[in-house]
Amino acid sequence: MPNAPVKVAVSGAAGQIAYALLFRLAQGDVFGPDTPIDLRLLDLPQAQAALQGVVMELDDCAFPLLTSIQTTDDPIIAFDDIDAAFLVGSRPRAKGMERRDLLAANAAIFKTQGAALNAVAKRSVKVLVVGNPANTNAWVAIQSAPDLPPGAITSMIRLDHNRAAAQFARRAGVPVDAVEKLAVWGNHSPTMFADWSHATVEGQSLAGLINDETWYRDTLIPEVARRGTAVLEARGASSAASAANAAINHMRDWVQGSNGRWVSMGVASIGQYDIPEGLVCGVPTTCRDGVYAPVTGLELDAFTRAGLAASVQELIEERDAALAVLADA
Ligand SMILES: NC(=O)c1ccc[n+]([C@@H]2O[C@H](COP(=O)([O-])OP(=O)(O)OC[C@H]3O[C@@H](n4cnc5c(N)ncnc54)[C@H](O)[C@@H]3O)[C@@H](O)[C@H]2O)c1
Ligand SMILES: O=C(O)C[C@H](O)C(=O)O
Repeated sequence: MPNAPVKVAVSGAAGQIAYALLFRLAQGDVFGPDTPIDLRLLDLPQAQAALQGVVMELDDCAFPLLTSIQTTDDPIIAFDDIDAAFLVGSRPRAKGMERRDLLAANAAIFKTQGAALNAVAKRSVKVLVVGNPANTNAWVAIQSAPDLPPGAITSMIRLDHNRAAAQFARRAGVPVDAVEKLAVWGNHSPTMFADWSHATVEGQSLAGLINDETWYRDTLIPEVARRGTAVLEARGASSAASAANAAINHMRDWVQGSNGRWVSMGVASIGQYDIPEGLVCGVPTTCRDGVYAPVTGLELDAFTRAGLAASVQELIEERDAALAVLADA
């Protein structure tokens, strides 16, 4: 007998990431081939016409697992009794907009959506925030959802993790799956820190295998950190298919388990590694039985500690700016 359908909300559902995400979701790439899906598609009123086109295309795929599709511009309707949410929709940076303006616009969105999750989502809901600034948006949503269990709301740093894994594997001349215990720390921004210090290939040190510290520090770290900008410049639009793929990887591993592999997730800090408690920060985790657990007790070398501290400082500043906006509201 098939499983009961999962109810899954996607915000920003008429946007370009969602266009790469929804079809894979409906195909079973997150919840598996035996779990039907009820989709809730949330977007702004002015995007509802375009959203109907996406619904037509989903219908036209005749996905056996897709049992229903509901479209709405109301988060309370979208999040009612949901099992999972991909919060992709956010306010993009407009010309002349300061970072603070962007934070303010998004803090308002994620305050509303966090409160709606708090009011109507299942208590076991798993939420992934993709919309930028993803870590701080997730932090705002958590503040507005005090009745959800700690750990219900996470942010995406998996794209940076996948970017780093691909570059490391290519440099080492090994399949990407062979790279294990890779960690991406910090903010999903150019301050994020790709850490190879614990990474292995078939039990051997990845750093030892590549044996080029200068390449790691001067090429790998900045290239991964600036990859989003490079894609934006080349495509004329920000990464979409790779972002959707990372969102699917994040949620699939959270739901189905990571089989002992480390996967980087933006999660509310439990105070380890000098990351202030509650700050939503990229850390290595493992996932099992529907629960993620940050990897604890790692020895961080001075270079990694400094990289992480710089990204944490940026996150503290973003959090404080969002806090000021919420206090003014
Ligand atoms: N965390 C990551 O790794 C990562 C990677 C790539 C992109 N992003 C971010 O993801 C976001 C979406 O990117 P995209 O390329 O799909 O953008 P897009 O502009 O194509 O789509 C965004 C959609 O969100 C909708 N939207 C805006 N405000 C909303 C709200 N309050 N409620 C519901 N829907 C709303 C818009 O109408 C639009 O349809 C951006 O913030 C982008 O910077 C994050
Ligand atoms: O949308 C962006 O600013 C870039 C995006 O977050 C990315 O990492 O590709």
